[in-house]
Amino acid sequence: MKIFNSSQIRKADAYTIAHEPVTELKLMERAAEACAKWLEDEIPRETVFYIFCGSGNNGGDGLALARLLCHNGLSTHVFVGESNEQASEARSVNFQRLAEHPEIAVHQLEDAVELDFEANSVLVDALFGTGLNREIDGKYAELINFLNELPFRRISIDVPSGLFADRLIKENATVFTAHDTLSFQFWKQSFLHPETGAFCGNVHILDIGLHKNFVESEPSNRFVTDDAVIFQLYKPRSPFTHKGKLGKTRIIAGSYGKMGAAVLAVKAAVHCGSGLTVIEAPECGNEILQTSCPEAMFELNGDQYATAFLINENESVGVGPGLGTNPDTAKAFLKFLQDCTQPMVIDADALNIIASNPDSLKMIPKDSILTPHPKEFERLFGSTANSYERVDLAQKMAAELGVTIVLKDHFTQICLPDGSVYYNTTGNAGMAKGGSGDVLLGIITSLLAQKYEPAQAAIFGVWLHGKAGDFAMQKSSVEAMLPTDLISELGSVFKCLSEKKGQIH
Ligand SMILES: NC(=O)C1=CN([C@@H]2O[C@H](COP(=O)(O)OP(=O)(O)OC[C@H]3O[C@@H](n4cnc5c(N)ncnc54)[C@H](OP(=O)(O)O)[C@@H]3O)[C@@H](O)[C@H]2O)[C@@H](O)CC1
Ligand SMILES: [K+]
Repeated sequence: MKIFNSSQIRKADAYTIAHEPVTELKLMERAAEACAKWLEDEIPRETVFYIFCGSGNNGGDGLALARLLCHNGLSTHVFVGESNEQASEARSVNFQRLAEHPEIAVHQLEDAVELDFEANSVLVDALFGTGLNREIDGKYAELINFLNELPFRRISIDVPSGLFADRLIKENATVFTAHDTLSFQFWKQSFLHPETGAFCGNVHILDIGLHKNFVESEPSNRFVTDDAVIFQLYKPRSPFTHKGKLGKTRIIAGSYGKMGAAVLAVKAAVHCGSGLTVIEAPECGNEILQTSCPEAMFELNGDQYATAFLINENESVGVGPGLGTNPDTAKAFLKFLQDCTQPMVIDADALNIIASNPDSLKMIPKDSILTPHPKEFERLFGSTANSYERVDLAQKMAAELGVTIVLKDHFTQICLPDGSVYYNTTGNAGMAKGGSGDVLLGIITSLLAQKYEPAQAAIFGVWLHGKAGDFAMQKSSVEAMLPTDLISELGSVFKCLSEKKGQIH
């Protein structure tokens, strides 16, 4: 799914109105119907809805929603400001149509502070959407601050009021803090970055039928990895295949005291479908690795830490977890980096060694995949003021170096050599635990061995990793789930994928 900025969203709106064609009023009705359906499906019927409507079309959506909810027998209050007369025609019509339902209580926005809210209230924010053009202050800020303190579920229509769709907000800016955001048609960039996404709660993208021609032809180099992308990428296994056709994965990982990282990476590679898997590690890991993952072959690269790296043709290499940064390991790794021509997956200590030897950045084989967390990214490419600047820098460096950079985050960003960025939306806070990154390296390297193109392996691998994490969380909790649980759930994720793919084709 493409990510559009505010002005592109406005263009999508106008294009749909002109070319479907459909009136602005009808499009607003579709948006309100989508919200009403979601609310009726998800929120208990005995709820009392308090809908706060601004002076633009976001407010118009709120007014139409109030009418639809009331029409379906739900108890509804509406709050409006004084500037109703300046509104768009669609919003004005929806304001007038409130009269069809005299049972809707209409209040002034400033009266909210005096009101006795019912115990079973839900607050709906239709104050500002993609048309927000400055920070919120004055009476709107007072209202939003008041609503944020009330002990009720808060739901935003399209965008939490106070957030811009496509840029950062000032620290301490006033924003409606939603538990859920019902947004139209597209993810907005601000939902996907920690500084702004934290205001959105759970994001639900509602299809309001914006024109396909516009969506297809309007350029964007930012995407969200959605199910359509994944179904296209996933290659089901042929029944006539054999292990020789499913690639050879080499995981180079582990040192004394950090052999767990190697275990996790190699197990993940095996569980992700690699035909043959080799773990290259120092002697101290031999017994641990052969016992914990008998499916993988062991090859030696040192005693307590790696001192020499083996180069083999026709293998996909994932290097870094638990490797350590001993000077002998660093020297051997830099030589390996120079001699290798095949794309590889690089993580953890291997990234730290590169960061300490900045000249080595240009030795990274083209199409390799780097998987830094924010601190590793900073060591490699320098510090940035915020996550928006970080993704811009990652996008630039990926294109410059001809590599894929997987910038680990709540919504991990996969920056491809062609300058595009894919945001991943699977995964959860339970994965913020030592070992998760080792699992990711194993998954991506395994996909690379199975002849997924590097960019595909990165996009699909990050999605799989997050999805397995979501399955693990359902069985456990964000606190207790382990990276090991995530490996165990890879099977269920593939099962779902192959069943769904089978239904489509
Ligand atoms: N995209 C689509 O396809 C569809 C979009 N739809 C909906 O339309 C929404 C976009 O509507 P929109 O463009 O009318 O803008 P919106 O967010 O309501 O606010 C603009 C108003 O707010 C004001 N204002 C701005 N900042 C302010 C501030 N800080 N403090 C105070 N005032 C401020 C500004 O007035 P100004 O003072 O700048 O003249 C203006 O009056 C979109 O989010 C979605 O909900 C659906 O109906 C159908 C399909
Ligand atoms: K809103």
